[in-house]
Amino acid sequence: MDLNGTQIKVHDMSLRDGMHPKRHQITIDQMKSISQGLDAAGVPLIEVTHGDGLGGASVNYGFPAASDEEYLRAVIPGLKQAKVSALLLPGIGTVDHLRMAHDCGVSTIRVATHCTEADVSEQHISLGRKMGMDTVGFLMMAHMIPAEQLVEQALLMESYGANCLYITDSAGYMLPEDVRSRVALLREKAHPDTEIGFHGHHNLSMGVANSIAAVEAGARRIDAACGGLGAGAGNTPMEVFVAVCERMGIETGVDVFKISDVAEDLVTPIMDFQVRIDRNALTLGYAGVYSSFLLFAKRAEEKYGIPAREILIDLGKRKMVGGQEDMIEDAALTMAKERGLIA
Ligand SMILES: C[C@H](O)CC(=O)C(=O)O
Ligand SMILES: [Mn+2]
Repeated sequence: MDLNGTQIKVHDMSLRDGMHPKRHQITIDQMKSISQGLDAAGVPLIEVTHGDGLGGASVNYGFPAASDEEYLRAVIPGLKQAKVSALLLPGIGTVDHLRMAHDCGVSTIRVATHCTEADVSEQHISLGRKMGMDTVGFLMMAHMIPAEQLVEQALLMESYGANCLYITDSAGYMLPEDVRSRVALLREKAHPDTEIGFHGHHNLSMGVANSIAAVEAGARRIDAACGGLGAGAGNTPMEVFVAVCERMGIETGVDVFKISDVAEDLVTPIMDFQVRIDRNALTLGYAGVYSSFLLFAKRAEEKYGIPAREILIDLGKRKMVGGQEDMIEDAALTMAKERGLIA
């Protein structure tokens, strides 16, 4: 397909999805320097919050190095052209968080639900729209339901006021055809003015290919993370995606060398471990497991002696989804008892 001249908006995830592998400990100074690097490289939209969105600071999800408000107030004034988005999962983030983010200068709010639960997003989507924000409905774990059902859910979000609808491959499970069929059907059924977006994870090394498939099928907003810093094996690596787009004539407005320098000089050095497709991250993609579960499974491995890979397979079989983080330890404990590792 000839995509020469197609304009898309790339959206950086390293400072939000990248909070997962950082256990939400990215410092204010790191947020400032990385966001300013992304801004100078031409990235138009940058997400900043706790990894689990506004209000994520908790025993269940982990306490961050600074509050959402502190991050947002530190980052936004330092940007010349880039805008800032915030993620919000209803049930974790409240309307007060949304108002706070708006007050800090956040211009895009992304209201995220599990792919079958769009109906819980009405209050936050309608408020975002009422406040004049770019308002996105973000359907997570989108591989778990067929395209027709996913589109029904997305259209609910559109009916609440979302001007952009996201198909989110939280598990990095999808293959290009899975992405193409879902995006194409959504593009056909959504209002022509509604934008379509895609958020990928690189657990099967499909982040770039899947994002290109999404663009071919009509998506015009693509999430990617500089240096690939994101949950699991990371998100679609921004610098690679931008380079591929340039080769294909897809216009992102991002400078390939500048974004590669941000990845190399600012993002990679802050990683606590190399974010890559190791056996555990591969299992996420292979078994269709929520990428944010990776560190929880690794911690449970240390505590109970059950390999993280086996815990992840078990979570996949039980079809566990975001919000059930507290069940991971429970699953590991049960496996350890069954294997006689503990009484
Ligand atoms: C809260 C999750 O990290 C949202 C996300 O990025 C995904 O589902 O993928
Ligand atoms: Mn993600």
